[in-house]
Amino acid sequence: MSAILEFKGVRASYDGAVVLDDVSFTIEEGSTVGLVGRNGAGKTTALLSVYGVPQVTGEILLDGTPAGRRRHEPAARGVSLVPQGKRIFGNLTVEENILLGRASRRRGQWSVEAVYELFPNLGRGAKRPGTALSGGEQQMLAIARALLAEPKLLMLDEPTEGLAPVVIDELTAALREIRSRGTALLLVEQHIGMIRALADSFLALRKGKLAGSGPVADLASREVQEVIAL
Ligand SMILES: Nc1ncnc2c1ncn2[C@@H]1O[C@H](COP(=O)(O)OP(=O)(O)OP(=O)(O)O)[C@@H](O)[C@H]1O
Repeated sequence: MSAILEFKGVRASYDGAVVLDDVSFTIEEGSTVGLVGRNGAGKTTALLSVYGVPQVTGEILLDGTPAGRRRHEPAARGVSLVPQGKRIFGNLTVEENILLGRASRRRGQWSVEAVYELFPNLGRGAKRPGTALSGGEQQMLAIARALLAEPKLLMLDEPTEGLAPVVIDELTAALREIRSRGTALLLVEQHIGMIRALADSFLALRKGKLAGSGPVADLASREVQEVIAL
């Protein structure tokens, strides 16, 4: 296996305030990793560090070479992000929102038809405005858009936020399908059930430091529970 994403001694700060400190981890091709931690632990910042949004020192490698500082570069190199809050464009249709993902297109398996197969509701609502969809459908739209860039690694920030349990189940099944097609997932989630259902391993952040990692079965240990308890 080879590493798609590697953090080596990463420190991230906003205007001098350090939010991540000496964080190192590796995401291997085809793996699913849950990133957990309390509110404010630095999970979103870890994802945004790949894009150089906070000030970053240390090394971030994509496929073994430095990530660089251009915002479009991760997508062009096989890493896509489904951001918290989804960022759907209400003045564009569902299909136009999806097609935005093609901007950084690499060769691969995800066509508009393929994402409609995965998310049939999006196909049925293709001509509706993006914001006419339910919260769950908007999350699916954000994932569909990210898939069009053909990621080797899909990073998702709190995809279950605000969704009903039945919709979370649907989303979990879709992510399982995406994973089974060889895409690695880095999943930031407060909903530990989803991480247990999908991830091979976890990383736990506490106050900006990596406080634990291991196979997903260890999420139940008391030590880890203390790190991630809300
Ligand atoms: N743009 C920013 N400018 C300054 N500080 C920020 C910025 N974004 C986040 N922070 C701070 O960085 C810290 C980590 O935030 P981050 O959003 O990465 O945490 P998180 O683990 O994702 O939490 P949550 O679950 O609440 O989203 C917090 O103290 C937050 O206030």
